This record gives sequence, structure tokens and C-alpha cells, in this order.
Amino acid sequence: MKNYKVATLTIAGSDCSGGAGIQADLKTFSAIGTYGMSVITAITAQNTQGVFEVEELSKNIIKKQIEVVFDDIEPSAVKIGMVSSPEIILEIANTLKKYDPKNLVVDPVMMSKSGYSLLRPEAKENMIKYLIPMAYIVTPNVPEAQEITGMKIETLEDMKIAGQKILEMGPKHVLMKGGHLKGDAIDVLIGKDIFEVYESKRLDRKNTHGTGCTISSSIASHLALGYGIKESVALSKIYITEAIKNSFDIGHGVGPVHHFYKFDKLK
Ligand SMILES: Nc1ncnc2c1ncn2[C@@H]1O[C@H](COP(=O)(O)OP(=O)(O)OP(=O)(O)O)[C@@H](O)[C@H]1O
Ligand SMILES: Cc1ncc(COP(=O)(O)O)c(N)n1
Repeated sequence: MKNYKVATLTIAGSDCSGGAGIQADLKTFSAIGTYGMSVITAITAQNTQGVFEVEELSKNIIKKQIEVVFDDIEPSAVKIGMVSSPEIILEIANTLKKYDPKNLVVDPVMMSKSGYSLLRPEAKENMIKYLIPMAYIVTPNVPEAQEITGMKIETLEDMKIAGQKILEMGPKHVLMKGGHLKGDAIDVLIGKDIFEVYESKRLDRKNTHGTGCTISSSIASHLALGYGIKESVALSKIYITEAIKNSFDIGHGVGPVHHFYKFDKLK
């Protein structure tokens, strides 16, 4: 039996419609059984049909939120999601460095499913320079990995090569998510002496809003609970597949995944 008395922290943007960002992360933490905390980096006005407005929070309040959390409660894992500006990225990296966070999961969020840019173009460089190298695991989807490496990714072999390139930027592991490719949903984990493929049938569901946020928070939760990296990814692949299966048509666009979960499957 795992010790569930562990805290997990998400540093990300808010999605008022509850499908992605902070809201997806906290739902995932709770469903898996860790104690969730949040540092909000930006408020988005979005729903299942799109992102309509974004307001970044100031560097100061983002830094302060991180400090007061860490000064009081040490998270057993930290997940970073939407961080839109170069200044905010640098502030987060510098603040986190003081605390040497355990199990840092970096989801290099760039674009919403609806096509809205959540990372300013000029912020990409700082993400590569400061955040990616700090990560215990970085979880790009295929378009993000293409942006980070500059290479086209179409096949499993391409995923492996691009993953290796990202690994050379400094993180301990890379999970390349294949949700955007055709065919089955294949994700690849790359690390030193690690090359694991996680495969599931592609579910013919339109409600996949929040899949990326959910799998990265699930990995953070499992790492916090003490699972190893391969097992954390394997259990998270099961979690996201179930969350997609449990989704239902809420709203008028691309609906969110749903975190109703039969908990005993994770044990
Ligand atoms: N239709 C699907 N059926 C099964 N699994 C899927 C499907 N779409 C995505 N996945 C899985 O969901 C996870 C997230 O993958 P994806 O590549 O969509 O990430 P993402 O683009 O970062 O997500 P998001 O668009 O929410 O930011 C991966 O494990 C992927 O394999
Ligand atoms: C605050 C926030 N963070 C991340 C995403 C990406 O999720 P998706 O690609 O499913 O729209 C999002 N839409 N909003």
C-alpha cells in the first residue's frame, strides 16, 4: 500500500471550463490520491470551443505563490504546464532552483487543441534554455517536439530520434506523446538506457481536451507516490485512456476528458 499522504504542485494556467490547465491537474491529483496544490501563471477565458482571452499574472505573484508553498509544504512532485512569457519562465526557473524540486515534470505547452498559442513565440528559447534542462521528465506532444528540435516527426523512429535530441538538452527523461499522429496512440519514453513504447488503441472520441495536462499530472502523482519512471508512465497511460473513455459531450466543442476513475485499477 502506497503512502498517499504526499503533496503535488502544479504551476500552470487556469482553464475556467475545467478541462485543461490547473483544473485538469488538480482533478488528476485528487483522483490518483495525492494532495494537490496550485500556482496560477495565467488566467485563460476558454471553453470547449476555444480560447478567447489570456491574462498573464505578474512575475511577482507567481514567484510569491511558489515561495509560500515551498516554505511551508514540500511537494513530492511538481508539474509545470502553461507558462506563456520569457520573463515568467525565467522567474519560475530561478525561484524553483532555490528549492531543488523533486520529480519535476515539464509539459512544454505551446498551443491549445483549438489552435490558440499559449506560449509567446519569443518564449520558446527560454523554455529550452531554462525549464527543459531542469526536468526529471519533459512531456512534449509531436508538434511541440517538432518546435523544440526543428525536425519533422512522422514515424516511431522519428519520435525516438527527436526524443534523444531533447534528452541531450538536459532533462532526465522525455515522454514523446503520439496523440497527434495517425493510427494507434503511441507514446515513447526515452532516458539513459531507456526506450519504452506505450501503446493503446486510438479511441474514436472527440472529447480529448486536457489529455496532455492530465497525463503529465498523472505522471507527477505517480512519481510522488514512489513509483519508478517506467511504471509511472505505464499507469498514467492507463489513466488517460480511461479518462478519454469516461468523457462525455459537455459543451459544444471538443469536450474534456473526465476524471471519474475506478481507483482500484491503479494498484
Ligand atoms: N484519440 C485518442 N485515443 C487514445 N489515446 C489518445 C488519443 N488522443 C490522445 N491520446 C493519448 O493522450 C495522451 C496525450 O497525448 P497528446 O499527444 O494528445 O498530448 P497533448 O497534445 O499534449 O494534449 P493536449 O492537446 O491536451 O495538450 C497520450 O498518452 C496520447 O497517446
Ligand atoms: C490553461 C491551459 N493549459 C493547457 C492547455 C492545453 O490543453 P488542450 O491542448 O487540451 O487545449 C489549455 N487549453 N489551457
